[in-house]
Amino acid sequence: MQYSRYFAIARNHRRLLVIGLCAGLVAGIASGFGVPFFVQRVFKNIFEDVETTYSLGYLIFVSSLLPGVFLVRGIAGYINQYFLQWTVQNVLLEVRQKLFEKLQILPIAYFERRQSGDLMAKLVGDTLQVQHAILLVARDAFVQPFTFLAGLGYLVYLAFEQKQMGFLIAMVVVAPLMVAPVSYVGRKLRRRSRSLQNTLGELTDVMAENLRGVVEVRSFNLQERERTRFTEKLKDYNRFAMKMAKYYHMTQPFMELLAVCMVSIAFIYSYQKGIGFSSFAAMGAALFFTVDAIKRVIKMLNGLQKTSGSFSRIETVLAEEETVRDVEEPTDLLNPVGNLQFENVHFSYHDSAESPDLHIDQLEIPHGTICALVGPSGAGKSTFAKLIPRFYDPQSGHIRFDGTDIRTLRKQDLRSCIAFVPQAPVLFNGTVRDNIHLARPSATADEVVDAARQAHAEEFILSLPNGYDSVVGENAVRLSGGQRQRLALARAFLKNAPVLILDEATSALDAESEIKIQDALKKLAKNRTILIIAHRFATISLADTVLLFEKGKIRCRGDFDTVMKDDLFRRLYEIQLGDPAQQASR
Ligand SMILES: Nc1ncnc2c1ncn2[C@@H]1O[C@H](COP(=O)(O)OP(=O)(O)OP(=O)(O)O)[C@@H](O)[C@H]1O
Repeated sequence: MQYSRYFAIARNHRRLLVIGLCAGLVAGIASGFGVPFFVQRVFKNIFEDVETTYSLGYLIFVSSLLPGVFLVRGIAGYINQYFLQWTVQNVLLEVRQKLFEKLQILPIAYFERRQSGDLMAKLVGDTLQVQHAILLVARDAFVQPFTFLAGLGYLVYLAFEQKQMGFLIAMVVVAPLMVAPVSYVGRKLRRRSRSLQNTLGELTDVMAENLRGVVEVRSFNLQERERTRFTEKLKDYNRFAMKMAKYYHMTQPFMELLAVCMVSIAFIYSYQKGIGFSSFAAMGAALFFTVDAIKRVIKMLNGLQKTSGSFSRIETVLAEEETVRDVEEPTDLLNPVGNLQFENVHFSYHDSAESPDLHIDQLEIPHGTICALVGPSGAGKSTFAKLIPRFYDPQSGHIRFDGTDIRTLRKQDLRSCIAFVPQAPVLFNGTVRDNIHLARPSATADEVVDAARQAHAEEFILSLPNGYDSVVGENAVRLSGGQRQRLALARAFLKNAPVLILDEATSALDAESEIKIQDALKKLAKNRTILIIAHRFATISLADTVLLFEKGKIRCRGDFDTVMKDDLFRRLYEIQLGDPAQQASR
């Protein structure tokens, strides 16, 4: 059941829940039983007992009975609301945390299959919907059933007191009448709720994509296309929202009509049975609270149905299988040096029929060497590199780190031994220093500066208004592509991991900076393993080993001179020789 997770968390906040529940019980009894009971007493004394002359003191006492009941009801209701909201906030805090934690451990493939906008909508929009729904539950789930039972209890009491059992029969007949339309509306709401939240996800996707592609939108004059896409999604959203509204608001007038009909029946009944004014007024009050309680419970149930789509969208993320997981008893990685071995590795993206599977029979990349991965676009170089930190797991075969199968290592241990610089590195919102420091929080300020120097980033960092303390904006928009890459390299250098993987990490650098970084890499290679995916032959020529990829396989391997004998490599090389930009970097 999709709500069981919420109940389980709420149980951890038992104390708050019990206080809220007890207060709800008092508020319910005060409303359903207390109010009609005192209405009857007050009215009887004042309007029906005309023989007795009451003192002013007594009248004040009698008249204050009702405000007294409302005072108790108000205080208890307040305590009930406050403590239940406290519980709800705690439950939501945990659900949001769990959702975010799940997103931190889900495999990269999960994010590639989904739009980030939709995930954002789940994280923000759906949890907000769930918050509204649970608050509604907290408000009504306890007080209203108590109010209903207390009201019904009073009607039974009245029926016995007046020796009239007709009330009870009337209530028994009317109750099912209320439930039937409610369950019909509930079904309709549940079905539409998921569509509504999915549309919200799509709408957020369009917005997120538009913001990401702000340059493309302007340079290709896509504003009109974007406007149309956004408006279409907005209209879809509104359509579903209105479908929900159609059913959601249907129950209230129906319930009110039913309540008024019941009061009219009560009029006739009272007149015929000669029921006095005080009893009639008390019965009216009891009926009001019972019907109002049912109305509120129905509204709450419909509210829950309305957000059931959000509940299940959150549940799908929380229940998502963690496919790249740690083994039960992982092996410890002692004194890692970064020897890499591949044995009969086969990997496929499954869902991409066009992409060739990756097959690596036997391969060793020894510690202390630089290995360059080259080949035409789409040959599988990045895929190969991403298998090492277990961004994906191969379908078969073994990848060994210092002789141990990486699947038997703790992912966290393995990844702490690898510094991976992707093609388009992301800088987090914060200072330049923070962005480098996050790679190794224990590093000293001097080490941060050293890493920046190695990445030839210091010069531009010092030219920024606040040097290392300059804030780089979201996605580092205020830095050039080359500057961003240099910061990402500095971050990787600071990590000081035994394995360094650079996936086209220097592609945006000018020739001079690239040559300087090559020198740094040569020095770094002495005590680590470096994998470089590069198209520029100036970078490739650094390598001790070159792996030439073609259609998911290593077509040729060896030092630069060996692979130069391969036609494909020579062809790629000659094309670059004709490119003046590449000549400059050579
Ligand atoms: N996440 C993914 N899901 C499905 N297919 C993918 C995914 N990533 C890459 N591919 C496919 O796998 C193949 C190999 O891609 P990969 O990125 O490893 O190539 P590459 O040699 O690094 O290319 P490039 O030099 O252009 O970066 C390509 O056909 C690509 O379309």
